[in-house]
Amino acid sequence: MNKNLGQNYLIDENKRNQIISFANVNEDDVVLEIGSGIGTLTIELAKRAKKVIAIEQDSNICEILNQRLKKQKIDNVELINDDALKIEFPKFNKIVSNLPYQISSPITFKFLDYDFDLAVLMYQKEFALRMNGEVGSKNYSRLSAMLYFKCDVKHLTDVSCESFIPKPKVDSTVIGLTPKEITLTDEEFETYSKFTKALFQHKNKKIKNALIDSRHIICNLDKKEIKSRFNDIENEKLEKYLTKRVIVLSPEEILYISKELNPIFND
Ligand SMILES: C[S@@+](CC[C@H](N)C(=O)[O-])C[C@H]1O[C@@H](n2cnc3c(N)ncnc32)[C@H](O)[C@@H]1O
Repeated sequence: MNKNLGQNYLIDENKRNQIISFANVNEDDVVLEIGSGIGTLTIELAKRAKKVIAIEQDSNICEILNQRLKKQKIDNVELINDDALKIEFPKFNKIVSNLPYQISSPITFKFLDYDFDLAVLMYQKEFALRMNGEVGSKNYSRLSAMLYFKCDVKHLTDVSCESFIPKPKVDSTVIGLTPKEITLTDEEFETYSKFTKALFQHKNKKIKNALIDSRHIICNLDKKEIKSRFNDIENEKLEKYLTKRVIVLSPEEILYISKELNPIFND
């Protein structure tokens, strides 16, 4: 077992079946699975889908899965022995995975660069709560704000740590992600991402102070220059937002701020 790879294997058949039924997998689906392990999900997915693309970093585990697939005469699994963060994914339309939790954040953002219909993903419970954090709550985070414009995030079910072997220290949650209609241009989303990153570095501060303290993320101006540009703002709505705390600002309000301030800080 490689402790750094998050190798906790699902042994609860009911939960496994529930995850697969949430994804409603059928013979037209090409399913991407990250961290297939010894195939608990892979084999059941392959019985229902047109094809499964399974990516597993550990070559010893891949060997075990290959043997199991051969023994069960399953020939619609493309098993890729690699780091899922480093490779280009082949074409797929659904994602079903019990993710390695140490890559939760980068792999979720990587998924968002691809076109897909639905993802059913297991995360550490605390991470899942932050994906769906309500504005103003303690779980409202950069992650929730970033996901807001990209996909609907739905809590599907919780999974106890007892459902895995070896038993992890944390509980898990299965989340459904459905991509949203695109409403922002790539450029608008890039600016929004930059401001979201800067603001959530200081989520309990007022917007103006948070932006001054994280100015290196959005521009190269010094503190004095930033303050003087803030003083020149003649937009009542924007001025009102600037005195609010980051944590109470909705994604739409952050978007508004990013669109208004970007030209002021980057000319
Ligand atoms: C939580 S286990 C899930 C295994 C299996 N799907 C299950 O439900 O029992 C995560 C798996 O991801 C693999 N893994 C860890 N990091 C990875 C990465 N960067 N790319 C691909 N696989 C990875 C681990 O070796 C492990 O087998």
